[in-house]
Amino acid sequence: MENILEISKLNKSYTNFSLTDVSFSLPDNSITGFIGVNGSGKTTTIRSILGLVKFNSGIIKLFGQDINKNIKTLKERVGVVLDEGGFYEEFSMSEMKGIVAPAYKNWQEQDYKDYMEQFGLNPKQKISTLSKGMKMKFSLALALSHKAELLIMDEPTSGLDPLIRSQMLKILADYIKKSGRAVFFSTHITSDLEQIADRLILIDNGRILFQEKKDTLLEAYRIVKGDSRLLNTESRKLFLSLNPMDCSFIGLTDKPEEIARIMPDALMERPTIENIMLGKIERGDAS
Ligand SMILES: Nc1ncnc2c1ncn2[C@@H]1O[C@H](COP(=O)(O)OP(=O)(O)OP(=O)(O)O)[C@@H](O)[C@H]1O
Repeated sequence: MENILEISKLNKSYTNFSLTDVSFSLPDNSITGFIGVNGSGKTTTIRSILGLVKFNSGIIKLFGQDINKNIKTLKERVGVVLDEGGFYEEFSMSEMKGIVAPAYKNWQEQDYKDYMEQFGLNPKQKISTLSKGMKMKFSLALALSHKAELLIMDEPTSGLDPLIRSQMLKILADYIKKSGRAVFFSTHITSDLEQIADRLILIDNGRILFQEKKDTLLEAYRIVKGDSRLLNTESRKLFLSLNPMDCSFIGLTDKPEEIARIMPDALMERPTIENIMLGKIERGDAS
């Protein structure tokens, strides 16, 4: 089956930053978290996919078609939630919707009304008076009301309280179950992904460090706690990151079997996505 999104060897240079040979793909029926620390290149990648940034080289295909050939038609099939919103502050939500809706051939007025009601938003309220969470919900209502097959969101949960974040994650899960084909969202709040993502892509300093199924990743790595005396030149090589303390250490490994063999008394625990992200970034090795 065709990938929903396919990026190969995307390069984009700014004066002090470059995306270097960024390649990844999104399969059908997937929720993918795009993770990386501040300034790692998440927004630049997302804006390239949406044709908002002119990239230097590479190929981006949406639904099997090159975005450089047909961006307008392809974008109709994508729901977009960007960090800055791009709304006219003086407008009411209803007025803003009046501008956005005609841009989509597939606009579904009833879906929009249902989402506004579900999110507890009053269409007459002025955008300038909305809280950050309300603005995000309004963006999402617009993004989900034109039969988008792919939903792309840049940091949708940042700055939102845990209640709104969890409501939002539920909406995304429902969207994939009912009508969507894929969700791609950037975040540095990795705990949100523990619940919802099937796949994870890590970008650091403009390079992709991994793209992998979440469960495969969480199975492959272990947090190791043990006695510092177990550390020597050879055993240190088994860790992606290592934090030695006075008498003990904590480290992240992708070689749990070898650790179990040479350090049978060490304690091994399942890592969090954040542990893996930080371990990989510390080592900085692209896979
Ligand atoms: N228009 C631009 N001109 C010059 N540099 C830019 C421009 N846009 C982004 N950059 C730089 O590119 C780098 C990556 O920025 P980007 O916004 O893609 O990162 P990010 O991973 O989305 O970060 P954050 O999580 O903080 O939003 C940063 O160093 C940023 O300063």
